[in-house]
Amino acid sequence: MSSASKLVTNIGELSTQDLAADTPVLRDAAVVFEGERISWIGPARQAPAADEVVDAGGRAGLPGWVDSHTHLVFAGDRSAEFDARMAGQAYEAGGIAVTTEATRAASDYDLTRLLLARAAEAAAGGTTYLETKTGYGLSVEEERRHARIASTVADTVTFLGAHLVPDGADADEYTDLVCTDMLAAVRPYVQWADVFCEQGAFTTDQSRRVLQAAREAGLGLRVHGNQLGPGAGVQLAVEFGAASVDHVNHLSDDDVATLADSWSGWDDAGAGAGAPGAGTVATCLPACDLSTRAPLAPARRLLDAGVQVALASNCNPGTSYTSSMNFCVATAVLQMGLTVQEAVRAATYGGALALRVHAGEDRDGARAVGSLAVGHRADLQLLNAPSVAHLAYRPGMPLTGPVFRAGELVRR
Ligand SMILES: N=CN[C@@H](CCC(=O)O)C(=O)O
Ligand SMILES: [Zn+2]
Repeated sequence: MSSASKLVTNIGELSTQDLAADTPVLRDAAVVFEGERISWIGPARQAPAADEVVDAGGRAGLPGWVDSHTHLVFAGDRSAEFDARMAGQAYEAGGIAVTTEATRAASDYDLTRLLLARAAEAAAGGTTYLETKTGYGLSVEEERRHARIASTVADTVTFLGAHLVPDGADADEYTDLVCTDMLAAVRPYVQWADVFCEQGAFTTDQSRRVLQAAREAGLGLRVHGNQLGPGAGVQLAVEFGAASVDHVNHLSDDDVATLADSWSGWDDAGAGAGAPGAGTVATCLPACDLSTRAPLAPARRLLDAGVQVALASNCNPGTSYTSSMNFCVATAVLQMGLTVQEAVRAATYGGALALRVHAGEDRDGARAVGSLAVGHRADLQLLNAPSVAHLAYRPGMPLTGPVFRAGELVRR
């Protein structure tokens, strides 16, 4: 890792997502990296000298995407299931078993290769901080293997042994296994635990047991909730102080109010390291909603109620086989009623908040991501466009330009 300084200058529009800054969007701006950190941000004409100068050519700049919800450890193909869905069949959690079978059959070498290829695709799309989950192993040894492989590639890993009750297993006995031996086996490799609290997956009581055990093991919590229908996911997530509840397609007024309450007293602009009061982020997954023909998550309603929202790709073979955050941002703007800045914010700072890496030192001692401020990790993407509005104004176009991760150029 180089410790040399790098000046990225002539940035036409810099969307910092730093709400503590006087001017979160700067014109004719520059950013200086010292090694893997940002050391200066301001008007280009005032920029200090640096060892290396990069001319952004008037392009727009913004934080790298923080993709806070993916399932990238898998093998096999489910395009036939997708085809059937587009012909009218409903999505069911049982499809997970198809991927579990294929993934169990894949060697470490093949799984790692597949995961690396998917992480590279995400990076090429501007993602600079990547979460991924287990959940296609569903046995102690397989979940451990998937967690270990995931930990060699992703920035942070979530244990999702409670994704589906494997064929032939008793649901309560399997839940006990998740809470004991499986949790212990994955513990060295993961920072988070998750549960699919949904009809056809895990009941409220089973979900509660998983969250309780994971909390006792010192893991951060998140929940797959309210995806296929109304349910207890949101309420459980807030009750357990989960960092996020993901999907959130079917929300009652009470669910929205509970999420909003979890953020009361939160000061966006003053949310430094360890700032108290962070609530449960509602993570919306637009690509998944489209790919399952589900009602779009009510991102506008959530923001209006005062809930912090993240946008993530949910890249997985069943419900959302894309890691394109550009696509998610465009969909959130064009179909979910968000402004461009709200959508960009949800895909950067919102994701960081959902992973609790939005400020200061994170759980593993790394620096903040998801917004551009002095001291934060130097994760900057440039668009082949003069403003971030082009992400929705020119949907589907190849707008991702040079991408820096921890100060290093990872895409030209
Ligand atoms: N909802 C649960 N899990 C995944 C889908 C898993 C699959 O169908 O393979 C999701 O987030 O959409
Ligand atoms: Zn998911």
